[in-house]
Amino acid sequence: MLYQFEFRTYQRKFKRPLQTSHGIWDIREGIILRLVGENGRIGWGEVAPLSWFGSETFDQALDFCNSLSANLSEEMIFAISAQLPACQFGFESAVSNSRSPLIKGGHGGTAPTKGGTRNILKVPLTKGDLGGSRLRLKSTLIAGSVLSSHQWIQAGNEEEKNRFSGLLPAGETALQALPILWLDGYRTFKWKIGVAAIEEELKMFQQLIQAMHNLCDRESAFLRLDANGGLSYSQATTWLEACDKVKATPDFSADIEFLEQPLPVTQFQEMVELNAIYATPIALDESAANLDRIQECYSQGWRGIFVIKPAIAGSPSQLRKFCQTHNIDAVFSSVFETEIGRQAALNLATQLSLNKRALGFGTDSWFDDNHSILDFRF
Ligand SMILES: O=C(O)CCC(=O)c1ccccc1C(=O)O
Ligand SMILES: [Mg+2]
Repeated sequence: MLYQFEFRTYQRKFKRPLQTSHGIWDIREGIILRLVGENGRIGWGEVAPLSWFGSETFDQALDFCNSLSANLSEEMIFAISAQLPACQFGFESAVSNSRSPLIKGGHGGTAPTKGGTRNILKVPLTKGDLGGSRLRLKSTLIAGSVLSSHQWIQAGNEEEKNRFSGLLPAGETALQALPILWLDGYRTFKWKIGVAAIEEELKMFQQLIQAMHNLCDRESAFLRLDANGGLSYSQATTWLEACDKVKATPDFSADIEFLEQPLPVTQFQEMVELNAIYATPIALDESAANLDRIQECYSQGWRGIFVIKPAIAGSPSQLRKFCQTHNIDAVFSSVFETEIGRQAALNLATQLSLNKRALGFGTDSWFDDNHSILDFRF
C-alpha cells in the first residue's frame, strides 16, 4: 500500500506548567500526520516526542518528516528507526487507523476530492454539555474508529474517569485539585514529588492522603507518587517508609499504589533492591521509556511494574508483541498527546492491560484550549 503523506505541527500551552524533577514544561509541541491510502482512506497519526524523557527531540522528528517524500510505502513506515520512537508510533498508528473501517459521516473519512478541496481536521472538543463520552465518540470518528466506540458510549463519564488516574499538580496546589478531580470521578491520583524540599513534600503528602481518606466513603482511593528520577537513595527510602506506614494503617481508606521512578535511570539495581525491601512497589518509568529500554529491564530481571507511554515507546506492533509474549505488569500513561495520539495509545492500552490498574490518562484538566489547535487545514 502506498500513502500520500502530509503533516502539520502544533503547539499547545499548558493551563499551568507541568513541574517535575526534570524542570518546568509549559508548551507541548507535536506533529499531526495524515496518510491517504490508495483506497482513499485517511489515517491520522500523531508524533508527540518527549526528549527530556528519552525520545527523539521535536526537531529530530520534524527533520524526519521533512525528509520524507509525499508518497510513502508501508515498508518504509515499518522500517522507521528505533532512534525515532515517537515517529514509529505516529506513523504506524496512522497506518492502522487508515485500515480500520471508518464510521459513516465522520470527518476523518472524507476522501480527498479532485480539484483541491481541502480536508479540515476539526475536532469539536468542547467541554460541558457534550459530556465525556460523546466527545470521545466524536473524536473517535475523526481518528478513524481506533477505539470500539460503543464501549465508550456506554461508559458514563464518572465510570470512565474511574479507569484513569488523575494527574495532580505538584506541590500544595494538589490539595485544591484533589476534590475537583474526585468530583469528576477519579479514584486514583498521581502526585509529582522530588520537586520541593523533601521535608515539605512529606508534610503535604500527609495532608494529601488525609484529604483522600476524608473524601472516601466505604470505598478506597489510590495515590501514585512520581519522583521522575529525582530522589537520592536515602530520600527514596524515606519516602518508601512513609508509604509503607500508610499502607500498614488499619482502616485507612487511602492506599499508596506505587512509587514511580524514584532514582535516575543509571540506578537500576538500586531500584530492584528497593522494590524487594519495601511493601510499596516501585514502578519504572524513565527506565522503561521505550521498547529497547523495557526489554533491557526485563532481561535484567525486572518483574515489577512498568509504566508504558505508548506515544514514545516506539513501534506499537513490536510493543504489542512484547507485551503479549511476556506477562508484564504494565501501567499505560499519557505524554499529553492530543486526541489523535491519545486514542491510538488508549487503543493499545486497552488491548494490553492485563491488570486492573488505572490508566495514566487523567490529563484532561491540563489544557483549556478545547483542542482548537487541531483546526488544521490539509
Ligand atoms: O502517567 C500519568 O498518570 C500522567 C502522565 C505523566 O505523569 C507524565 C506525562 C508526561 C511526561 C512524563 C510523565 C511521567 O509519568 O513522568
Ligand atoms: Mg513518571
